[in-house]
Formats: sequence, structure tokens, C-alpha cells
Amino acid sequence: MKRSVDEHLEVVLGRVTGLPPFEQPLMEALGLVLCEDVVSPVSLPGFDNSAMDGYAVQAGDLAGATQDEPVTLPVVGEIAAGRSEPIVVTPGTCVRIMTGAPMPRGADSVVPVEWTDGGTVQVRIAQQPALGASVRRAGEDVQAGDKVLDSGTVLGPRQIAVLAAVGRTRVAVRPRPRVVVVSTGAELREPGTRLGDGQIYDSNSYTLAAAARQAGAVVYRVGIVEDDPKRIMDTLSDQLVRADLVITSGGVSKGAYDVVKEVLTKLGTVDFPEVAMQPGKPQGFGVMGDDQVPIFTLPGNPVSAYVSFEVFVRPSLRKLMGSMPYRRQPVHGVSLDGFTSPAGKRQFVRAAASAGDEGWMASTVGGHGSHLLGGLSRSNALIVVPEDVTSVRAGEQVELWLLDEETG
Ligand SMILES: Nc1nc2c(c(=O)[nH]1)N[C@H]1C(S)=C(S)[C@@H](COP(=O)(O)OP(=O)(O)OC[C@H]3O[C@@H](n4cnc5c(N)ncnc54)[C@H](O)[C@@H]3O)O[C@H]1N2
Ligand code: MOO
Ligand SMILES: [Mg+2]
Repeated sequence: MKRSVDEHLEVVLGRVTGLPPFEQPLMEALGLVLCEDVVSPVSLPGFDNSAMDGYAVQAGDLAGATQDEPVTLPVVGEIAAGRSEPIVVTPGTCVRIMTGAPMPRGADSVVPVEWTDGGTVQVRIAQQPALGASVRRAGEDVQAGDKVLDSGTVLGPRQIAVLAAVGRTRVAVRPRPRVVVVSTGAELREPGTRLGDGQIYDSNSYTLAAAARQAGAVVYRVGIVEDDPKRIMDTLSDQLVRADLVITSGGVSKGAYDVVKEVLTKLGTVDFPEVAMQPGKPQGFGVMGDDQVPIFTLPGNPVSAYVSFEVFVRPSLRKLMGSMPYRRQPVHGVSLDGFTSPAGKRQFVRAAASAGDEGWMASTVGGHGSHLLGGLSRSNALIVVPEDVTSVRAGEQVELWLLDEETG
């Protein structure tokens, strides 16, 4: 079975639905997607208050005040932030006031302390404020009953700010997806151990775990499982209880020991199409267990596994978390290098991109081989070459995926 990248992505996203919302304390909700419209029970500011440290006055009392001819007023009291004093500013008087303190009755404006001699019994004021100057009005920011955040908003520091300001302690959000990552392959060893002949370190489980965590998931990196049908099935079945999504790598091509494909094909709920892309052609997707947990069986070649994550797994994690849009938003730029691209396949080329005066510029890094991790580590973008393009010339416009933007 052959499938285009777009067809495969449609199949995948068709099987993935948003996780059910639950209530979380504000700090736990950071980075998650809000699942309720938040209506403020209070107004912000909650009361008229001073924007300056200075004196609450009736502006009309200061007509004509200048540096040379200041007006002197008696100071009839003092109000600090957090205090509510029953003082009244009658004509010809003033009250010392601090930033954030409630305006006293009778006062209509605030004179900053810099315009005065700072007196505490009486004060010399050298300038008339405009009527209402330096007064922050109740409700000028938010009115009680206003919607302050829409369902679907990603909660960052600025959104957490307004939630706290209106007195919320908890909000409904979609949880972080729990992602299980498994590497398959008899040649794999855990980094830090001694390698025997023909063995290599398992990098895929680290790559995929890191990418999933950066995308917002809680990750269980199970590590290495041998290419043994029973061991693979047992491991996957055991892990399903704690998974909203499973990612395996390796064992999906045509080798004698490519058993992931063999066992999951028998299961009947995971398909192994040939996806018309490079890298990442052999891979599978389906569901497992009573809860129909989505499972991605990505190719073993390290660059193929990573690129497949960016193309299919990341949009799925976004959908599980309720983030919009699910699909990546490309940018346009210029390729500084020329290269060829296979007909009928969408190619994802590792590139180092930077933004200059004339927009994004991208140089290819490393080779095209899907085992070349050195080049991948120096890249920060993928050049996406459409199926019908067979060569890109240096200086040509290309579509770019910026990889470092996709955090949190
Ligand atoms: N006869 C054919 N052979 C291959 C084809 C094909 O169409 N016909 N496709 C090639 C392509 S394209 C890819 S991609 C790979 C897919 O390989 P598998 O998914 O079967 O993965 P493995 O055979 O297990 O390993 C492939 C390669 O990747 C290394 N690997 C695997 N897991 C890890 C890991 N966790 N960390 C680091 N490196 C890993 C493994 O050692 C192999 O070198 O198949 C091609 N072959
Ligand atoms: O499709 Mo493989 O992923 O080219 O190396
Ligand atoms: Mg293989």
C-alpha cells in the first residue's frame, strides 16, 4: 500500500482525539490548553487607585501652580497600598498617597511627589495636574462578567497572570499526553555501556523522548527491546496502561528481523503503508488495546525516525493537547544550495536557516543519508520539497519548517 504524506497525516489525525479535560492548579496548567471560557468574577482594577506615589488632590485647587509660584496645601492624611482610610479630600486640602492605594473620597487627581517638596504636614506643589491624572479607574481593564480568556488558549505566563489577577486557583485544561517510547533492535545498547562488535548506542529512544517532552508530553522512555515477536508484544501490551500514545522505532522495513511490522500486522489494527517521503518511507500507524491507544512504528534509521516525528507525531500530540493549529506552519525562504529530490516523494532536507534582511536563508547540512546524525545536530530547519519537484537550484524559494520554534 502506498500513501502520500498528506493522506497518511489525515489517517493519523482521524484516529487521534483531544484528551478529556481536567482541573489543574494554575502552575500545573502552564503550557497546557485551556478548556473553558474564563469569565472574570471581579473588575480590574477593583477600585479607583493611584498610579503614582504623590498627593491626591482636587485638580482645581492647583490652577496656576508653577515652579516659581507653587501652591501650598495642608496634608490631611496618608494612604498606603493595601489600606482603606476613611479620609476625605475637601477643597483646598490633599492626602499623601502611594501607588496602588485607594483614592480617597473627594480627590479627583494625583500629583506625583516629584512635582512637590515632599512635605508631610503641608506640601508645596509646582504644577497643576490634568483632571483625573494618575488615577487608575475601577474596571478600566476588565469588568466583572467579562470573558478574559477563550477556551483553546495556550496558557503561558501572560495568561496565567490574568487568571491569578481575577482570583482563579484552578482551571480546566487538557492533560499532557503520556507517551511511551520503545526502541527495537538486537544491535542496540544503552549509552554508557560497553559496545560489542556490531553494536551501536540506542539514540532513537532519546531523540523521540526528547522531542515528545519538548512538545509537552510526559514521556516514559522504556528503552531497548530485542527483535523478538513475543518480547515486543509483551512490552507494548504492558505499557498500554500508562500510554496515551506509543512510539516505537526500528523493525518496519523488509529485513529478516524486522519483526515490529510482522507482529503488528498480525494484530490487524496497525497498517504499514509505504509513505511517499524521504526520509521515512517505511513506517506504520494504528491503534492497540481496548482503549485504542494510537501507536506510531517509526523507521529505525535515526533521521527517518526524527523526521517522521516532526511530520506525524508532533501534530498528533498537538491534537491530543487541544493545541491549534495541529499542522506545522511553514515559512518561506531561499535555499543557498542546489540539490536533487526524488520524483513522487516529499523530501525533508536538513538545513541551517537564519533570518537576514531579505528573509530566511537556508544552507543544507550533512548529507541526505538517513543514518547521518551529525548533520541533523547542526540543523535547525527542514527544507520541504514537494512531490513534483525533482531539483532545487541555489537561490530558489523553498518552504521551511523551523524546528526550534516548536517547544513547550
Ligand atoms: N531491502 C530494503 N531495505 C531497506 C528498505 C527497503 O525499502 N528495502 N528501506 C530502508 C529504509 S528507507 C529505512 S528508513 C530502513 C528502516 O529500517 P527499519 O525500520 O526496519 O529499522 P532497523 O532495520 O531496525 O534499523 C535500521 C537502521 O537504523 C538503526 N537503528 C535502529 N534503531 C536504532 C536506534 N534506536 N538508535 C540508533 N540507530 C538505530 C539500525 O542499526 C539500522 O542501521 O530500512 C532500510 N532498508
Ligand atoms: O526512508 Mo528511509 O527513512 O529513507 O532512510
Ligand atoms: Mg530493518
